[in-house]
Amino acid sequence: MFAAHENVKNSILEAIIDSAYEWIVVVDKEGIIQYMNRTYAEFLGENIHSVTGRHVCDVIENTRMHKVVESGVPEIADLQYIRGNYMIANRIPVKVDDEVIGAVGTVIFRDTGQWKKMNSHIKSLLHELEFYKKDWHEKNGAKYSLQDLEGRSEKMVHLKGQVKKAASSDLPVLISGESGTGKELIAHSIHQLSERSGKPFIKVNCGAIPETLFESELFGYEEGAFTGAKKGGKAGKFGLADGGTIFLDEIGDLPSHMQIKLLRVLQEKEIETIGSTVSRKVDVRIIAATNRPLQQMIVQRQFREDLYYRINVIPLNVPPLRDRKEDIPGLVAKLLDKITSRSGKRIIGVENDVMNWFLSHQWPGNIRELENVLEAASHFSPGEIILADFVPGISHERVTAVSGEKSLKEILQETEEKVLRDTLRDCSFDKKKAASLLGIGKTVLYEKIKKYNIQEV
Ligand SMILES: Nc1ncnc2c1ncn2[C@@H]1O[C@H](COP(=O)(O)OP(=O)(O)OP(=O)(O)O)[C@@H](O)[C@H]1O
Repeated sequence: MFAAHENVKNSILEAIIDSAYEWIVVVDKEGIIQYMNRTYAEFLGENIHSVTGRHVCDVIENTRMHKVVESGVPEIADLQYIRGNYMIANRIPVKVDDEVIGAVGTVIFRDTGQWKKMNSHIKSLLHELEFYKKDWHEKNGAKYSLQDLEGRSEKMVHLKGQVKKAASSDLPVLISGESGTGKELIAHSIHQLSERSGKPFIKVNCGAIPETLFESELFGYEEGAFTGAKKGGKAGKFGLADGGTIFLDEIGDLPSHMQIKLLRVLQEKEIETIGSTVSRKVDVRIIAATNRPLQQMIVQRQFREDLYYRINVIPLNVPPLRDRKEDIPGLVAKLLDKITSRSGKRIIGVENDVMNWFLSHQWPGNIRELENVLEAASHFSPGEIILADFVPGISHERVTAVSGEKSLKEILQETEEKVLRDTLRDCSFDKKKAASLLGIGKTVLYEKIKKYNIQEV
C-alpha cells in the first residue's frame, strides 16, 4: 500500500514529527539547521521554511547543539533558558562510522498549562537557590577583591603582585601593618583569588573574643558540654571554615594558652570540639594579620616563637599611608565613590586646599582615617565638592598650629593691630569714623595707633 511509496512514507514521518510531543531540531556537523518541526519553529516565532540552512545559534538562544557536534558527547535533560522559559533539552550526536555528522536536539514540553506550572516552579526554586547562595556568600564569603585595593604607588603595585602569588599557593600568610592600612581587604583578596574562593572565608577577631569563650568560638562544643551549652552544640570557626580560609585578625592579641591550641591545629590539622573525645580533620588555610610587633613580643615572651614561624610562611607588609602619599588622590576618588553609593549624596571631589592638606597630613589611622574624614566631610559639605571648612581635621590642625607657636596674648594683639589697620585704611584714615565703626572712643583709638605705630599711608 502507501508504505511502498517513498514520498508518502516521508510525509507520514514528517506529519508525526511535526505534531510530536517534543520540539525537534536537527543540525549538520557545522551546526546548520537541516530540520526543525513546526511546533518548535512556531514557539520561536520563526517561519518553518526560513529556519533551514541557518546556523542554530542564530535561531535558538543559549543552544549548545553546535557544541555537541564538536564534542560528540550527548547532553541529556539539560536546563535551557529560551524566550523567558526554562526548557529541558536533550542533545544527541548523530554518528556514522564513528564520525559525528550532526546532532538531534529535542526539547520536552507538555501542554502549555502544565508547562507553565512546571516553569514557574523551576523559576521559584532557582530564585530560592540564588537567595540562599547570596545569603551564604554574605555571611561566609569574602567581601572584597583585589579590584577594591586602590594604590598605584610602586609599593602597592609590588604588594598586589605578592598578593597574587600568595593566592596561588596554599601556605599560611601573615599580613603586618599599622591599623587601617587594608590588611583585612588583602586577606579577602587572597581568598577570592585562591582555589578556595567557592568555600567559606571565616574571620576571627582574636582581640574581640573574651578569653573564656575563645575555645568554644574557635573549636565549637558538643551538646551538653557545659551548663548553658546550646542544644545540638555549636560549630566553631575552624569547623565552619573547613575547605576554605580562616582569617585570624589581630593575632597578636591571642591569649598564650590559645596560642598553644592554635599551634596544635596548625600542626595536626585537626580540631577537638569541647565535650568531645575524638578529633576531627579540618582542611583550612590560615591567613593572620597583626598591627603589633610580633618579633618584639617573642622577645618579651608574649608571643610563641614556634607559632610565629608556623604562621609567618608568606609575610606581607602593608606600608602606612604616609609612606605612599602618591596613592592619596586615587584613594580619595575610590573612597568617595564608596561613600556616595552608600549615602546617595553626590560628591565629585575635594577642593585643592583639601587635597594639599591630605598630602601633608601624617594619617596615623591610615586609610580608615581618610575614609572617616571623607565620610564626615561629605556629610557636612553643602555642594558637590568638599571644601576645607567642612574637613574637621583641617580647622583643628590650623588652630593647633597657631596656638602651638604663639601665646594667646600675642594672637590677640596681632588680631587687634590688623583690625585697626584695615579699618583705618577703609575709612581713609578718618579717625572719628574709624572709632565709631570700631565702637571705641577717639582717645582709645589714638592710644592704639601709637601703640602699634600705625602710620597714615
Ligand atoms: N588600598 C585600599 N583601597 C581602598 N580601600 C582601602 C584600601 N586599604 C584600606 N581600605 C579601606 O580602609 C578601611 C580599613 O581597611 P582594613 O579594615 O582592611 O584595615 P586593617 O589594616 O585590617 O585595619 P585593622 O588593623 O584596624 O583591623 C576599610 O574600609 C577598607 O575597605
